[in-house]
Amino acid sequence: MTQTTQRWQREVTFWRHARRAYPLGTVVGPGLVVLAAVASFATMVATGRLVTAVVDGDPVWTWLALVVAGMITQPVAMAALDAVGAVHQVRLTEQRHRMIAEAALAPHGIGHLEDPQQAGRVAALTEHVRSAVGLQEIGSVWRVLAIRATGVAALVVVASWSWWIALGVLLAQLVQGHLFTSYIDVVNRELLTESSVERRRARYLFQRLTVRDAAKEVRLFGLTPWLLGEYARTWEAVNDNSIRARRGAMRRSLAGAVLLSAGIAAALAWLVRDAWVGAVGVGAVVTIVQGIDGLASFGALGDQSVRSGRARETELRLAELVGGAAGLPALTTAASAAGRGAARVDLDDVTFTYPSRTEPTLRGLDLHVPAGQSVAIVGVNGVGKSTLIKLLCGLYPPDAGTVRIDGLDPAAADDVRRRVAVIFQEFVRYHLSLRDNVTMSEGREPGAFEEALADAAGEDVLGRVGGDWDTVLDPGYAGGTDLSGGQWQRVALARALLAVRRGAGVLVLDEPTAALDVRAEAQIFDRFLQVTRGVTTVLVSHRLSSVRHAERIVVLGPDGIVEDGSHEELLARDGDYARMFRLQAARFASAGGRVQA
Ligand SMILES: Nc1ncnc2c1ncn2[C@@H]1O[C@H](COP(=O)(O)OP(=O)(O)OP(=O)(O)O)[C@@H](O)[C@H]1O
Repeated sequence: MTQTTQRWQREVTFWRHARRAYPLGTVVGPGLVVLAAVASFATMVATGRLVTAVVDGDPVWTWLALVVAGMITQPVAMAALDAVGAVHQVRLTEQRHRMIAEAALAPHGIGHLEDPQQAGRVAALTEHVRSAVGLQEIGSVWRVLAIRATGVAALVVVASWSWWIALGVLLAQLVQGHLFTSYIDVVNRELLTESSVERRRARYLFQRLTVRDAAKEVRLFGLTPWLLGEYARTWEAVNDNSIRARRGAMRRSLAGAVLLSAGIAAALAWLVRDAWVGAVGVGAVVTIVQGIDGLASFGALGDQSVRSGRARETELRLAELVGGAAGLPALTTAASAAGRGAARVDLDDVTFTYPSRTEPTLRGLDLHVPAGQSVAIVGVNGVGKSTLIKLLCGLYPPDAGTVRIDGLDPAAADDVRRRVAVIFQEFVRYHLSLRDNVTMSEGREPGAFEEALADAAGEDVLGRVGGDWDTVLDPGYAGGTDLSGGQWQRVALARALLAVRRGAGVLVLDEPTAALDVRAEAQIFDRFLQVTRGVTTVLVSHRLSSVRHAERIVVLGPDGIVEDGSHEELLARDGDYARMFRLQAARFASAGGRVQA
């Protein structure tokens, strides 16, 4: 694609996005641009006429009134344009965030977020949009248009004296403007694409110094010098690249500026010559000087050009990001397809390889769970238990074989995936109110979230927030508080139990209780089985004593399922499960606990 085509495409994309964000702004804006230009033209012409009238001793009031009217109207129109720009900026920022979220959320799974290029693009655009908050980018676009429109008046004035000088200065300004914009484009493109992966690393390192979740380790292990040093090295390397990329474009822009200054000097010298020989009068000289100066409207406009160039490049990259995501398999929203009540789970001959790996993590796996059964999945570290769960809820599609919830594919339809409620080991602790942490939706079914928290044995959580469901679970907010690890787990449990009330047919606990002691975990799992009776439940844990009350236990090995049966059946079989159970029981007993076989 040629540079011109790309610029044109960028322009079209920008205005399409701008109109969608604030249709009224794109109507009022041009009106104000024209008003500012007319006012500026009137001021310039009337000033010249006023000077002539004074010199000739003619009446001056009409020209004076026009000068004053123009001088008032122009800044008022610009101020109104700024106000439109401010609203437009708010709307555009909101739309930008929505587009980034759209690209990150589509498609259905999470595999695309592990693609370094895509993750880099999302991170770079997010940062770019965040850093534009408070900057009047779109306001600058309107201002640039108004300034350029004012330039038309200047062009008419200069051309009426000498068309070839007007053309010469105009061309020099356009060339300089183009060279400056090209320089800005290099900077923006570089910020938004080329070094985004390194920038992401630099930002990550720096954020470890400021975010709360890393604060304890950073202090205790004395990581500050190392993090700062790594950050500085990465940041400098990123900027070395960008400075190299910018240097050529900057040199060309400077050369353009020198050429332009020479052109303006020559035009002024010619004007002086004309005045000297009496070809132009004093009033005309005043008007023409203003005109030559006004032609700068077509050139580089400093910060205004920087900000409007940045706005255009951002919209183009956003369109590419969303367009790229749209090319990925879309999900259907066949709301009526998924049923209600306990769901059946079927994995048939499933093979799966993570996008960043070459070896499959799961190979030819078969697992069938009838509706309403409670099943525990156990196995050594890294054997693929969590991977199986991620496939079960459609976060990744399998390479081969099928995953079905009540006969439907959770990786293809949103409502099918919602049939699976999962609490992962690394469940999210939202820094929002307790109510939002449990309900996570607009719907506020009366009493449902209170019951869900009670079912999750969360009485002490309510005690911690003094019965106030609106307490923010982050001490960084006024009146906020933090919860213990166990209390957070109960909040997450309540969230999952609420999902069951809302129609989830499979409930999965993927080791969210690993931080608890054996007895507390066993209690939670037992309670979980009690309150979810009739729902298909899947428990994942290393601790075999915690899952022994599940109706069925599946032992996963590197090549698939190695044992499958109830706790008693597996003990009687005296295989891997029985050996692991006896080993864990012996350790627990030697630590002072008591275990039932
Ligand atoms: N996003 C990922 N990209 C690449 N490899 C991954 C990813 N997530 C997990 N793995 C790898 O896949 C394998 C299975 O991981 P998984 O988390 O499913 O095991 P697990 O049985 O749940 O382990 P644990 O008991 O330690 O939680 C491991 O080798 C792990 O390193």
